[in-house]
Amino acid sequence: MSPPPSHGVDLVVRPTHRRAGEVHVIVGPMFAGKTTALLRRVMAEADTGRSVAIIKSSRDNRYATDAVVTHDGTKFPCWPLSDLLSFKHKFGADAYQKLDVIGIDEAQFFGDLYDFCCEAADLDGKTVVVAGLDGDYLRRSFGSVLNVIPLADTVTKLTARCEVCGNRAFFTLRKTGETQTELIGGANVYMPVCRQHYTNGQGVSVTKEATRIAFETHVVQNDLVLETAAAIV
Ligand SMILES: Nc1ncnc2c1ncn2[C@@H]1O[C@H](COP(=O)(O)OP(=O)(O)O)[C@@H](O)[C@H]1O
Ligand SMILES: Cc1cn([C@H]2C[C@H](O)[C@@H](COP(=O)(O)O)O2)c(=O)[nH]c1=O
Repeated sequence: MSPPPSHGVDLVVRPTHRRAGEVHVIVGPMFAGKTTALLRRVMAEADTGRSVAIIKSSRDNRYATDAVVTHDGTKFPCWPLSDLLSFKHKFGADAYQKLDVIGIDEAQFFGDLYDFCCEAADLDGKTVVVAGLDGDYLRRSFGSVLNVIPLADTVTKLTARCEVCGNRAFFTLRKTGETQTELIGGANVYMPVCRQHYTNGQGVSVTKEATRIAFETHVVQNDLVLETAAAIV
């Protein structure tokens, strides 16, 4: 029997894969063990004979450029990339076809996370394990991490220990006054905190910010007063 006419639609024939794809998402604040969980998951897949690769954002060069490294020093070689959709080409089409599992660390830094997960899991039959921050230091949605939840088979939110009181920490507090969303750093810049100490900690920053604004306004006002006074004299 001949295949049905395509009516002008290009039919892309993809190789049938042994298994259906999967997407697993691991989120949480910094120091919650996201990278540890990602490595554990990917290594467990490798132990069953599946072929694995890990990608991390090339922006995060804190501990190594070509390895995923946890805060307590466990390492695994990885592909440092600025975007995900170039992975297939860089990895090589043949090697990609044989690949079963793709781990993605620092997922908040990849703008093409959603498209990559769709293609890798839905079309190419890969198991994709995504680890990243769900929220930034202001507890706003970070990058595209939350966008892939509707694509996921499983979602795991991990917690850390609050550095102030030792209770469960859900949030990441920035200890410095920098206000840009992306700021690479570790324990020198960030700490995991519970709700109470996030609110208190933000209170400190908010107070600092209010003081700064008040100070600047005061300086501007003083300058205006001085200028006005100069104009009068
Ligand atoms: N406040 C902290 N400062 C530095 N290291 C920490 C802190 N809290 C926990 N850790 C260590 O970090 C490990 C988790 O590291 P990692 O898996 O890289 O976390 P994540 O990827 O979520 O940031 C913990 O097992 C612990 O040893
Ligand atoms: C909260 C927050 C974090 N970052 C950066 C800091 C680190 O380089 C990574 C997170 O690493 P981890 O593996 O989860 O420890 O993200 C940022 O740029 N902006 C933020 O608000």
